[in-house]
Amino acid sequence: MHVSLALKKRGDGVVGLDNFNNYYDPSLKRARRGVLENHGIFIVEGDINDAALLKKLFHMISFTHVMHLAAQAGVRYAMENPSSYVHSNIAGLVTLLEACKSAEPQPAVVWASSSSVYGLNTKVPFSELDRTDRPASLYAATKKAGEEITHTYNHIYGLSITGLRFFTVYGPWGRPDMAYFSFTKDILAGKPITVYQGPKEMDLARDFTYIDDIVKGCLGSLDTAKKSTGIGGKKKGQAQYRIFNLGNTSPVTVPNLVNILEKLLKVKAKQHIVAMPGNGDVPFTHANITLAHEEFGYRPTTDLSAGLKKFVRWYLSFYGADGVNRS
Ligand SMILES: NC(=O)c1ccc[n+]([C@@H]2O[C@H](COP(=O)([O-])OP(=O)(O)OC[C@H]3O[C@@H](n4cnc5c(N)ncnc54)[C@H](O)[C@@H]3O)[C@@H](O)[C@H]2O)c1
Ligand SMILES: O=C(O)[C@H]1O[C@H](OP(=O)(O)OP(=O)(O)OC[C@H]2O[C@@H](n3ccc(=O)[nH]c3=O)[C@H](O)[C@@H]2O)[C@H](O)[C@@H](O)[C@H]1O
Repeated sequence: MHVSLALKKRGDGVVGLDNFNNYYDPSLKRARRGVLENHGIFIVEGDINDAALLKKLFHMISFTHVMHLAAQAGVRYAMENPSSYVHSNIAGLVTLLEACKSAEPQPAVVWASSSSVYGLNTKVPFSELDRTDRPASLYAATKKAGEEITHTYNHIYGLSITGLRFFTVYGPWGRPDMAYFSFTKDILAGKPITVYQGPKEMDLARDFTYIDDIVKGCLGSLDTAKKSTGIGGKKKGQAQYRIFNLGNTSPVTVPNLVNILEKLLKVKAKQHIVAMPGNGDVPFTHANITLAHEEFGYRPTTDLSAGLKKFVRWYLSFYGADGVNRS
């Protein structure tokens, strides 16, 4: 939603595609759709696995770029519903790349990978050339698979591909399954929250990245994506294949995240502190963003307190303190 709005605001044409699945409250997704439609952005309701639909769309519109953000997200849910990750993040990705490869002209593809591909690495900050062969969750494994799959489409068909490894993105209109969002809801409702700890009671930490910074990185990478040289451009195999970290470079522990929320919400959290349950989590993330800075000037500017302040303002206007969706 945020990337589409930013593109539209600067004058680009945008068409969206989403299947509005019920992984989390579809009414939030439909409210986001309302915002986009109010800004003149047309949204198609459909699945990226629907090859016929994609073919029709690519036939109707000569897309210059595809910003592929659709996915089954969430690290821990992969233990409950593994096939949804294969459906959206692997099969869906291949269906989309097949459509892009056959399009005339071929669009440049920018897509969301994930910081989770760094898996069990302990050397921080994570750099793009570090190992990514030890995923800790099926979600991470499907994002890693996506990086390999996109590489083959670049190599064989000359598709121009940029993968962006986002680091725990948060902000207004975000995902209710993520900790910052569910903690806000539960703290306001007076319900206990569960805070995970690593081995030896170590606090977990994340390089939380504010949505507006991610949007700048998305647009920067779109604008520096070279045209494909494949079927459309006739010169197979010479297009760009790039991967960038988009993080914030200043990790914050989960207890600190809770402290900031308590101050903003003016409510003390009831906390259950438990050992990390071995459900796909990694203890910490930290991005080296030198490459994205050098290539398209990526420089995040929002720290967690400032970003959460904007999130809480949005949350209270959208849900109210009682957590009821008023859209
Ligand atoms: N939010 C984060 O912290 C984070 C971190 C790293 C990577 N990512 C990646 O960034 C991208 C965007 O994530 P987000 O947090 O904005 O999530 P989001 O839930 O807001 O957006 C994903 C959208 O994809 C749609 N979708 C899922 N499967 C689909 C399918 N098969 N066909 C069509 N639509 C489908 C969903 O309905 C949803 O609206 C995802 O690829 C995610 O894996 C997110
Ligand atoms: O950068 C990514 O690649 C990923 O970012 C995000 O994953 P995570 O960093 O795991 O975010 P999130 O669930 O908010 O947990 C944050 C912290 O709170 C801790 N956490 C979580 C839940 C809880 O009940 N208690 C708790 O302590 C938890 O242990 C963790 O330390 C995206 O969801 C995911 O789609 C993926 O793309």
